[in-house]
Amino acid sequence: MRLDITSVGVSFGDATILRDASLEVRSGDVVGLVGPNGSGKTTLLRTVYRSLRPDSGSVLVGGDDIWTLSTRGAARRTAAVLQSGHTPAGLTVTEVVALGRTPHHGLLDRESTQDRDAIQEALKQTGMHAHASRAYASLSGGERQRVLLARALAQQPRLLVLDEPTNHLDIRARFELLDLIRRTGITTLAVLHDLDLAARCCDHLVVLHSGRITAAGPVLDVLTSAVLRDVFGVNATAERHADGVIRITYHAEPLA
Ligand SMILES: Nc1ncnc2c1ncn2[C@@H]1O[C@H](COP(=O)(O)OP(=O)(O)OP(=O)(O)O)[C@@H](O)[C@H]1O
Repeated sequence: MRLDITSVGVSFGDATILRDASLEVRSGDVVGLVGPNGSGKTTLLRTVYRSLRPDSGSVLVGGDDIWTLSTRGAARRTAAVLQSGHTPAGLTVTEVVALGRTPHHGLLDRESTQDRDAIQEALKQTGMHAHASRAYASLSGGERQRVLLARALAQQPRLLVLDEPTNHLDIRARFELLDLIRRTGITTLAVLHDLDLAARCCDHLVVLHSGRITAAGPVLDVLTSAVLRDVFGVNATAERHADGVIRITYHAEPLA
């Protein structure tokens, strides 16, 4: 399901955080949202999972303005994986993943076979099956991140929005997580700080700089030396190597 953000503007008091931000994520694509600290990435993401209503502009998921959908209808389409730590205490891994089923049934409904199947499938996909009965609070940061992804997958969304999903993950786990997300085939918009990871794993990148989208498109069109210098402040070059992987080389004087 595609995502269309058109001319979104957000201000907090006198401070304009996002100006006229537009981007599209085509159905099935994985798009990385990158930019320096404070550029507005999390704020833009919040407008997509309905945590924040923009002052202007529109956000369409599958062609429908998200604010015309019911809360439950919107939650059936879009799942968000945010930084870990916002999960109710005292739950097991399975119970946390089961929270992802909430948009699919009434508050008092019993868990259906479909719910149980979705939970088991999400636990398997994320490799957390063996930890199903562990206390969520006892997990490592990386394991928690995978459980939060499992909760989002159990929601069976058509759009995934992820805010720095690879925080806490070691290098192999980072690649595995993005690879797993790609394999789900779900349309994804992910805030990523790791430019190398973003360059390897995303179909397109979108660059936010001081609340404006300054570049968007295929990775090598976006990560030019000028963008790396002017937006990220580093002296670097992005190139596709013989093995097909795009890598960023930081030069002897890395700071531009
Ligand atoms: N609720 C709020 N009230 C006031 N200012 C806010 C609020 N939320 C965010 N901001 C400000 O908006 C700007 C953009 O914040 P945002 O979290 O969207 O940036 P970001 O690109 O995700 O940053 P980072 O990479 O550091 O996580 C920051 O200056 C932040 O302080």
